[in-house]
Amino acid sequence: MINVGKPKIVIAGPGAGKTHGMVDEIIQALKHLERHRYMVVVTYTNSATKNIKERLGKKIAIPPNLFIGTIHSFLNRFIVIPYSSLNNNDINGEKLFIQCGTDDVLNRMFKNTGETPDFKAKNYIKSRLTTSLNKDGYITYDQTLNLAEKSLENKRLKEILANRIQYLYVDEFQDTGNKMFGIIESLRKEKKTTIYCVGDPEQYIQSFDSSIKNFQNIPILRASRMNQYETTLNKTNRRSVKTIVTFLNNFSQRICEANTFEQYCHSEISGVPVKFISATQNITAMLPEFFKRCDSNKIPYKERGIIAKKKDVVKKAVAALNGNVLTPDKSAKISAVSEIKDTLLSSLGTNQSAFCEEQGLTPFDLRIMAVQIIRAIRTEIITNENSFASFIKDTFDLVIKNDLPFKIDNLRQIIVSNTDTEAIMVSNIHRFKGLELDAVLAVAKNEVELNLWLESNTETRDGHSDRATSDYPRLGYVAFSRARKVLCIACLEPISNSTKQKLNDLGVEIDTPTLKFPELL
Ligand SMILES: Nc1ncnc2c1ncn2[C@@H]1O[C@H](COP(=O)(O)OP(=O)(O)OP(=O)(O)O)[C@@H](O)[C@H]1O
Repeated sequence: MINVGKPKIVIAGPGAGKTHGMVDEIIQALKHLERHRYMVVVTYTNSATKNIKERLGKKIAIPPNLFIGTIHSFLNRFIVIPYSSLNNNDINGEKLFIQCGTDDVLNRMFKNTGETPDFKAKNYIKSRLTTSLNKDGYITYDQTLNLAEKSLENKRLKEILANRIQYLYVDEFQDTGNKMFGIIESLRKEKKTTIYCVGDPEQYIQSFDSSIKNFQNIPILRASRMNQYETTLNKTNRRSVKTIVTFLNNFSQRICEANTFEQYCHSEISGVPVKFISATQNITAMLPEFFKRCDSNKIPYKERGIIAKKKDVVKKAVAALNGNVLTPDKSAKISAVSEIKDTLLSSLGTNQSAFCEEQGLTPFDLRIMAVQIIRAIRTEIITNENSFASFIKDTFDLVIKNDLPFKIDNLRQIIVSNTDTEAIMVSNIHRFKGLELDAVLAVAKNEVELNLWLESNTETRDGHSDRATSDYPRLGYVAFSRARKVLCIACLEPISNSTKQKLNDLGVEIDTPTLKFPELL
């Protein structure tokens, strides 16, 4: 049997070329990919999937046995759909994925009753609800990992999976949780899959859960301490200009084998200083200063972006730009029809084969229905769940079962495209991971959030374990490190002198507001 060697882990800071290097590795390995086996490339977001497909697509024709997708789509396709019902009578043979978590279904159940069950009761109901949804073939988003993990308790299935997957590449490995790491470990132990993972612990932006209570236990750090993995460290930043790399190095003081994670800047360009925009009233007030800096650095609109953690800040940015925005995965249109089709079927409480048989339709008819729904969302005939229901009734004479919630907004994100030349990118930090732009404006919602972003002491960063905000110190780092040439930071709340001092200490330039009547904005 061929010895696949130890799995490789490349640990490197932002812009080091981890994804770039992984794409090169993939291209080399494709020459050896056997026709009956798969190469799997796992990413963490749809935007990262799109990014890798684009990078690869520029260099090669993507073969049919190269799968590139999010962790959920990988697990669904390779484990949950084919195998999860085999040794588990609780799972229906025919499965339908729905775009929500079990909690969403639960909240919907209690929304109208006014009841608020306690934690214990809620967990009990949740487990019964999960069982009954699974029995009907509905797999909620949060069930994928559990079902995949359970399936792989079966030794034979582990062998089948390892035989099927010749290569496994994992991008953003720092965000791999314990369950996915368990699956990678299963494949490693079978010794039939070549495994290659890249990541940056400093960009770990999942909140700690009950299985990961402390930063040192995140799988990327555990794996890098294991002899069974071959770990390499890369310390170059090929993305950003000197001022930005110097700023980022304030947050890269982690010690690793008598070394820090501080980066060398590959670029010869020194760049303009990182700037704090003092306007706090709203995002509209921040834009002139940001755009001025972009204009003087000749940065085109499509290379400008506003990034924030909080949903409401992202919404404010969209409003400030009159909706004239780009989103990281807007061109993930390829899957829009199937996403809408799945939503339609789950809202009707059925699956494709039963629906087609009942209605005397073909799967192609179903696709046409999905396209009609897409048009209605685009033209804003469908704007919420109610107008979705009326549209389905009026157009197809079908009645939706309203017990499974879904978000029209999510569907709209997938299908709406914007081609305006002055549109700029607006995104939350999670969706922008792994991507880059010439100019970034990172907006904190308040001073507390800003201070967590600016925390430079590694121990304090790691020790910040408040459940809701444990990832905040690293979120700032992810946002800041997306910028190639211009980085601006702002906060929607006035900041105190001590925060100003902190910005000063980090080498950030603070502007004096240039607007005469900012309150009129
Ligand atoms: N060997 C290389 N030659 C030329 N350009 C490179 C090379 N490696 C990386 N780059 C460029 O540097 C930039 C950063 O690379 P990449 O996105 O792969 O970094 P990364 O380590 O994955 O970053 P992050 O962790 O922030 O997502 C990209 O624009 C990429 O094209």
